[in-house]
Amino acid sequence: MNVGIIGLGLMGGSFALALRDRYKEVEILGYDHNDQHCIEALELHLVDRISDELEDFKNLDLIVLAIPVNGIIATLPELVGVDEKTTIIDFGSTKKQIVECVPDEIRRNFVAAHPMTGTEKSGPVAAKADLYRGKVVVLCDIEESGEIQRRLAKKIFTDLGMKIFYMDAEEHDRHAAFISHMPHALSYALANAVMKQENPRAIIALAGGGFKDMSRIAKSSPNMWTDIFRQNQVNLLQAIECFKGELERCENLVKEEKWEELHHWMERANDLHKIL
Ligand SMILES: NC(=O)C1=CN([C@@H]2O[C@H](COP(=O)(O)OP(=O)(O)OC[C@H]3O[C@@H](n4cnc5c(N)ncnc54)[C@H](O)[C@@H]3O)[C@@H](O)[C@H]2O)C=CC1
Ligand SMILES: O=C(O)C(=O)Cc1ccc(O)cc1
Repeated sequence: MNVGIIGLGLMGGSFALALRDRYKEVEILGYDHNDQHCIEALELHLVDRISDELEDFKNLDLIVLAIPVNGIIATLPELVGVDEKTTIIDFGSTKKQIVECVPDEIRRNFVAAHPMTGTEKSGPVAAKADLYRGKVVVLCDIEESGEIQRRLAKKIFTDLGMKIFYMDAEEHDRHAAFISHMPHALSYALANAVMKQENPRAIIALAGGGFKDMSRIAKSSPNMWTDIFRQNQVNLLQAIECFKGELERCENLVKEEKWEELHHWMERANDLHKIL
């Protein structure tokens, strides 16, 4: 299988490693606008070759777009002219604006995917061969993709040990706002709240598991997350509003010393873990 990976960071690099582990006969061509990342991707053997010409990708079996979500939208028109059998899969964390921007000429080639796995790290050195194993991937508006493309995407994700969920792009973005985008906003806010204190180092010296868990994703790439918040603005704002309501509820219960009600409020939150 001839594969092209556009974006040789955490997601693209990990996908390359996973493909190499799973398939013997895979040849991987890489593309990245950061020269240093191209060098690292070759050194780490994520890719076999690098090209800075998207024309070189147009006859491959599979092209993976693993770049920030605005970059995906900007790059799609450049892929017009791919072979009719080529499958293009994007890994963007948002889906609605992306599916709306796919040029008609390549709509059948395109499969909109969101692997629900990742870390706060970025770049080729962050790539991990087992990032996708056992994780969920959401495929959106799959009926718009061609038969060959659907079949190949399903086969590869299944072969890599992933569980496939199907959803329309709008529903995906609403859910992603709650399960991923709003939590990232909270983590950035938490980190900034502590950093604003007079002596943040003294506070952070005491950090235990809870703070570390909640602030880990505040290390995530601002380049990537600014694009995500921008594309999913409406759903993100709704999720933040809902969260603010819950925080205010907690604030009022504490202010009014309603300890029993506070206890119930916390118990309701405990229930989340019965379905997680
Ligand atoms: N980081 C995560 O945990 C997850 C990320 N995603 C999505 O995957 C995509 C990639 O994310 P990561 O791999 O984490 O980012 P990353 O920052 O680790 O890697 C992105 C790579 O793309 C390159 N790049 C950026 N814009 C480009 C462009 N226009 N043309 C060519 N190369 C370009 C960068 O130099 C970098 O090497 C994003 O769309 C993100 O929303 C999806 C699931 C999880
Ligand atoms: O590091 C974590 O816990 C994440 O939540 C990673 C992540 C980031 C972006 C996504 O679209 C999906 C997963």
